[in-house]
Amino acid sequence: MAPETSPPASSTNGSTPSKPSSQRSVITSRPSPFMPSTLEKILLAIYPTILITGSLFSLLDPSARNAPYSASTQSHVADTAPSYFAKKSNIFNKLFVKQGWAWITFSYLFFLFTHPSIGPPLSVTLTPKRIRGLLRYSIVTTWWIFVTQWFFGPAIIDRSFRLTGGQCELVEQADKGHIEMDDTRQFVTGFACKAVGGQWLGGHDISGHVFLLVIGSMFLFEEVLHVVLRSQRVKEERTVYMADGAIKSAEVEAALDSDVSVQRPTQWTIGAKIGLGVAGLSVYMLLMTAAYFHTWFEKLTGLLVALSGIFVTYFLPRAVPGLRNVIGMPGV
Ligand SMILES: CCCCCCCCCCCCCCCC(=O)SCCNC(=O)CCNC(=O)[C@H](O)C(C)(C)COP(=O)(O)O
Ligand SMILES: Nc1ncnc2c1ncn2[C@@H]1O[C@H](COP(=O)(O)O)[C@@H](OP(=O)(O)O)[C@H]1O
Repeated sequence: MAPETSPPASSTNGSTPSKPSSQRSVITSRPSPFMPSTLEKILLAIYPTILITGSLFSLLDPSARNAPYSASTQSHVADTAPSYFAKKSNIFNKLFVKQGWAWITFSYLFFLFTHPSIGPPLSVTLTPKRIRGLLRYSIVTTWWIFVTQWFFGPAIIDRSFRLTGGQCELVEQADKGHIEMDDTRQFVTGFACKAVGGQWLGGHDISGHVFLLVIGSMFLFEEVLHVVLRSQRVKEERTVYMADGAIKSAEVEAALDSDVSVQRPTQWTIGAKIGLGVAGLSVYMLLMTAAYFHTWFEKLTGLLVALSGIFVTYFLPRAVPGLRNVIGMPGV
């Protein structure tokens, strides 16, 4: 890798260097803190690959290509759907994705409160690592709420749909009083529209499924894989900006934090396996969404909105020591 020197602190994290740059003790040849580790590069490459593979499959597979597709519902007609997974009523959609955040939440909390390198297993003791894990969970959860459930009114997905010209197909009937709908929510949420049997037509419909499945699985991969690999002493590649602007390995901060002793033989706990299982099923369902639902652009925006939440939670803290002090990094 080409040698790289630390940039001035003021140009990177806004803080004032504690020493003049000529006296800085560490001039490193480390990658930028914004650079994903090898593990993260693989994970980040998986998502666009899945979306492209699924979209290509829908174009090339004869049964998918020939099955009637409804552009308004962005799905195949149920009776002639080319596969079980092309039906909205499939059991994995109903019980897993539609309750997706509950699965992410329970699997993460179980992992957080059973993994021995984070705190005493099966005890509710709030160690610093657990508190930081809960804070990261809260940030990602807040983003999920804002994007899919509520954003000071309608969720971001609904707002963006309306802003790009979309509306409920039943808007005229409601105006004439033929349909009853809550005034404050009238036609501003996809949920309100679908609740009275309408379709949400016209604008750009960011894929909620792609968003949820990407942010949920990436959250679990970041939390579980980093903790497990680090506690098995796999070499750490993540780098961070220190307060004086120097770039160091995340190892330095892990070395300072010795609140819980590492118990190496038990790192692949049942909690870690469940977390990775939920993440793996999410990735599989993402492939199904990519193959049978939505336009490629709606899938792309779902991906980008999800990754923006991941960036703030897992990459920004590496460059901003103040934020890192509060929410930490998985495994550190
Ligand atoms: C200022 C805000 C402060 C917020 C504070 C931080 C939050 C801390 C934690 C709050 C508790 C949240 C607990 C969450 C527990 C649950 O998960 S219960 C809800 C379960 N429901 C779901 O999982 C629904 C998932 N579904 C969806 O998001 C959408 O249905 C969809 C899949 C994205 C798409 O929907 P469509 O209708 O198909 O378009
Ligand atoms: N993998 C999948 N399996 C089944 N249905 C899916 C799916 N991915 C998306 N859908 C359905 O496609 C529609 C658009 O999804 P989204 O906008 O969340 O990406 C939703 O329909 P409904 O809202 O009628 O349930 C959703 O249930």
